[in-house]
Amino acid sequence: MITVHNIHKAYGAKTVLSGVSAQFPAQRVTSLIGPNGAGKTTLLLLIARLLEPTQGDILIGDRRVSGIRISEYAKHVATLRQSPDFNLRLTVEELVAFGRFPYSRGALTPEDHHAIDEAIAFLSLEALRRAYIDELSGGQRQMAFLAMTIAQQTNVLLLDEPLNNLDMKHAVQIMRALRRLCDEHGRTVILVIHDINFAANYSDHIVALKGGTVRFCGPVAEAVTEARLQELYGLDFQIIQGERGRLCNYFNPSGELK
Ligand SMILES: Nc1ncnc2c1ncn2[C@@H]1O[C@H](COP(=O)(O)OP(=O)(O)OP(=O)(O)O)[C@@H](O)[C@H]1O
Repeated sequence: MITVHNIHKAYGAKTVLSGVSAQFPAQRVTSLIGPNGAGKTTLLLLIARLLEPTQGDILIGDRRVSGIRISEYAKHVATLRQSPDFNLRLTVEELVAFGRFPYSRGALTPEDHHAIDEAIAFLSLEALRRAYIDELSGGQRQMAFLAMTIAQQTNVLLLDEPLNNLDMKHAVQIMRALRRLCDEHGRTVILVIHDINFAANYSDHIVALKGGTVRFCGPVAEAVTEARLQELYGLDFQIIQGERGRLCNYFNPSGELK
């Protein structure tokens, strides 16, 4: 379980998170949702320790993360930032090897090679192993970066908008991979996501932010309601529960924006 308690974050004079408290259950997929500028990425980067809170505590289990050495933290928590941009000319295999840095510090052991092979196999990327990442499609590149994150073999994975720019099939592939990491490997996954239907159908838990505060949180079945989504996004929602999941429909071509 990751707990954020009374978090405040300001960039200079601008407060972007105020009094944020939420729990992210262990071995579950949690989606951080909310409109643009809500503070989702900021909260994710605070949990990743890529930013420092102005005030408040973040705990992993019952340990305050601020008391854990960064080099040790990298063995517990892996972070995939939004649209990672690498200028180095690397193959997929070389990129994935970067995920082993917290362990290998650059000198790969047989155990590191095993973890790299496993991460590549997990996402069925064997055919692209020796391909250069700057020659891949956006979706393939995103999968390669996810493999790097998986190779870090941490209990917690943090991902900022991993579905950005992906077609539906690649988006489904990524979400299925995150589910398997959780269901088969007991990992805790927290992702920032805009697509409410992916959030509602592939995650267990929701934390919804707006204007730097938590508007609601809880298991998907309780959190995702028409009234809550309407308040969060300022759009009229119709939720249809079907055999294959729940569809949150916000399309209303003849209606007006609220
Ligand atoms: N480095 C920064 N300096 C100043 N303000 C920032 C910085 N990073 C983010 N902000 C501001 O903090 C607020 C929250 O940004 P954040 O990126 O956390 O929101 P978000 O919910 O992830 O948004 P989006 O869905 O648009 O990605 C925004 O108003 C943004 O302009």
